[in-house]
Amino acid sequence: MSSRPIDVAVVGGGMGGLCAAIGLLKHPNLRVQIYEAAHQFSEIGAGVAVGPNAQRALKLIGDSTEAAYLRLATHNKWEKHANTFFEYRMGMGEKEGELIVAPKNETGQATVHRAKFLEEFIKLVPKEVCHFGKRLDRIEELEGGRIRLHFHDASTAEADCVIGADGIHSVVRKHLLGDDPAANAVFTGSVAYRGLVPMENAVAEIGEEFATNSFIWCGDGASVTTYPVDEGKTFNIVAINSSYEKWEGPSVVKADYSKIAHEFGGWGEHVTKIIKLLDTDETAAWSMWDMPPASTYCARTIAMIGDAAHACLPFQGQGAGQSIEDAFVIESVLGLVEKPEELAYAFRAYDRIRRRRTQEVVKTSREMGEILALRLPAIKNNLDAFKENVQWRMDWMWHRDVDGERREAEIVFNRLRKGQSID
Ligand SMILES: Cc1cc2nc3c(=O)[nH]c(=O)nc-3n(C[C@H](O)[C@H](O)[C@H](O)COP(=O)(O)OP(=O)(O)OC[C@H]3O[C@@H](n4cnc5c(N)ncnc54)[C@H](O)[C@@H]3O)c2cc1C
Repeated sequence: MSSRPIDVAVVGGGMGGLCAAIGLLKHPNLRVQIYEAAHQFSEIGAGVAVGPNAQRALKLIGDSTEAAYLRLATHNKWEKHANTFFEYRMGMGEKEGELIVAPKNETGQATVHRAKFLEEFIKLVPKEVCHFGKRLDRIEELEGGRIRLHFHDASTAEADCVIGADGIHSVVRKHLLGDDPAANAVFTGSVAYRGLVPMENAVAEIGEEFATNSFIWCGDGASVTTYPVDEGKTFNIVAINSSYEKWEGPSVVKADYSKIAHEFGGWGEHVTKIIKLLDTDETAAWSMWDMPPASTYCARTIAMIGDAAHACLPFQGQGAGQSIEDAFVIESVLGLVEKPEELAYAFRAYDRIRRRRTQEVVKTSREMGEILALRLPAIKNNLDAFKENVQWRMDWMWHRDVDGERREAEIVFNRLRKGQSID
């Protein structure tokens, strides 16, 4: 055992970074610091769906992270929708309103208000380990193995290892991948219009069943997702147009309602009513990017997790969930490290176990966008094929044994530590 704790720097305090830090704090062999670019930890007010796989990972990280989720989880209101994730329905054309599929799982839909969720995590991290206004500019690998982080405010910090949880424009990823084109996220052709509406307005417009339970409306080249958040006080809308060829300028901008109304002009009555609810000053347009597959998530004593490693489209509700799964596996395996020389083994074990699954999620999330937009060549308007496909792909996502992944990572780590092959 090392005579001093091992210093772990977590760069980025979003859901992935904070969950990793909370997990790392459990291990007496580790000393954690979080470096966040913003002046405080923050998230937007929108909702985020937390699948059963992410719920299990939150429980495994600790009772406190599970309790945070349980305090905030909002479910479908009506008994008949209790175990349903979303009802997928046709949003336009002759089959408008037709139910395509309603995949179910043990908890049904579970959403949380992002900003409130993050607030709960912040309470679990001591203030003295959080450093704000620390935008990482570059990483220097020092002789002897320590890492020096250089921040935009000209300050520096040192650590034995770094976990990059710095999101879609990750500096840590660029350090790890260098000139590889996979170092940068790519525009996916989808733009999401996101809005939050007081629940009473939504009920008045579309009725209680559609406002207080989760639905996805599918149509030519686009989809519209709605669900309740914030204990049912708010109606969350994500209308995604998947027909953009390019995107220029800032990745998130204030939305122009006339443009949204034009883009969703040919949809049926129900979706038209939802789109009308986006006619507020608060609606934002988010260009949607994802990460090409990286050849590795780590090198030596530097690793990346969450969106930095594998940002994906939101069509399967899995980006944050995958960040939380990563956080659990990486904190668990780092908990086994006894001396700085073993850090690289822990990161290789994390990479070995997590890379394949998360890259598959990126790929299938793109496919799911195509399915919802009725464009996946093998499915298009064949609603039976749509149903069958969505059913199994969500089961694959939800039923992953993340504690099994932790055990596998520990096996890989122990083999590397003993000098044994993992190939
Ligand atoms: C429209 C939409 C809907 C979505 N819906 C869902 C859903 O329902 N379910 C789901 O699971 N996922 C969903 N996602 C995906 C989810 O939001 C992300 O996958 C998740 O937030 C990623 O968390 P993260 O911690 O990895 O990254 P982020 O949340 O991006 O956090 C990165 C943090 O790093 C900080 N940072 C960035 N650069 C630096 C730097 N250089 N130095 C220091 N700090 C830095 C940032 O300020 C930020 O705090 C959705 C995404 C979108 C766009």
